[in-house]
Amino acid sequence: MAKQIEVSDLDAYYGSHKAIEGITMTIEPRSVTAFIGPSGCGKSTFLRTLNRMHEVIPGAHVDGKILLEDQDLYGPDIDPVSVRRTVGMVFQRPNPFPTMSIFDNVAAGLRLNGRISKSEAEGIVETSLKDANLWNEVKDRLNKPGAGLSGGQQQRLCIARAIAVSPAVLLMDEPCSALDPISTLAIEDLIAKLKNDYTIVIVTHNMQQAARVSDRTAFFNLAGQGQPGKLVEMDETSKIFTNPTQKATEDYITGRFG
Ligand SMILES: Nc1ncnc2c1ncn2[C@@H]1O[C@H](COP(=O)(O)OP(=O)(O)OP(=O)(O)O)[C@@H](O)[C@H]1O
Repeated sequence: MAKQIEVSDLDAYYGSHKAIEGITMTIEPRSVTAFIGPSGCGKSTFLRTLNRMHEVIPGAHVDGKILLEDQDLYGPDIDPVSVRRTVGMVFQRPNPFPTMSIFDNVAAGLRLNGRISKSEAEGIVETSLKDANLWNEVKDRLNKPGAGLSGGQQQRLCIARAIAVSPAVLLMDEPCSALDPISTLAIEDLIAKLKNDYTIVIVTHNMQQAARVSDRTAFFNLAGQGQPGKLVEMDETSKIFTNPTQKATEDYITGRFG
């Protein structure tokens, strides 16, 4: 079930380097939120703080608060592994387990969650592949390796794997940057469908893509090299792209920098 994310005054560090500073925002459920901004402004770093992947890097840590509905993601009793299950992630390059079958790729997360029966697994794999708009292309070769699929199909397989464990949120870090235009449109169509059930956050360098797929857009910027990235403004996507409040946003979306 989709959940709201409430971020308050969040800083993220790599060792002593502060990569992002003072981020406060609300991410709405059942909608797509896009993060845009120039290279190095901290979009991916911020995305990874939302499912506690940031701290996996040695020396990395976070200050501030993130609530998923009423659950404090950085609270003392919270298991980061269970956070990553509730807040799923899809990466830039499709990363199916290459030697595993298509079926096992989708079932992989389910099995980590505990023992389930074969028929239960079959049901969830089929539903997840259908939801990821991939079922018709793979239903006759579920036992073939995931690596045998095209790049776009592999990315949809990774999305099926992510949704198989019923997350509340799906984080996508430039999910189309390694894909051709047709596969990109297939993923964008899929995002539009999935937003009915999930909270979706997407980092993208492609502003047309942000305009096409997202309901709300957050623009991040940094004052200079070595400075932390900050949220400049966040609003309805149509407003950000037609009538932003901040000059830096306007300069960025009109291609004056970045
Ligand atoms: N693993 C890491 N270790 C140390 N510093 C890092 C690491 N990853 C990112 N950074 C630094 O954090 C800052 C933000 O990087 P991040 O990748 O989050 O930006 P971004 O906006 O996603 O960039 P891009 O659009 O180029 O992907 C940069 O200064 C970067 O060098």
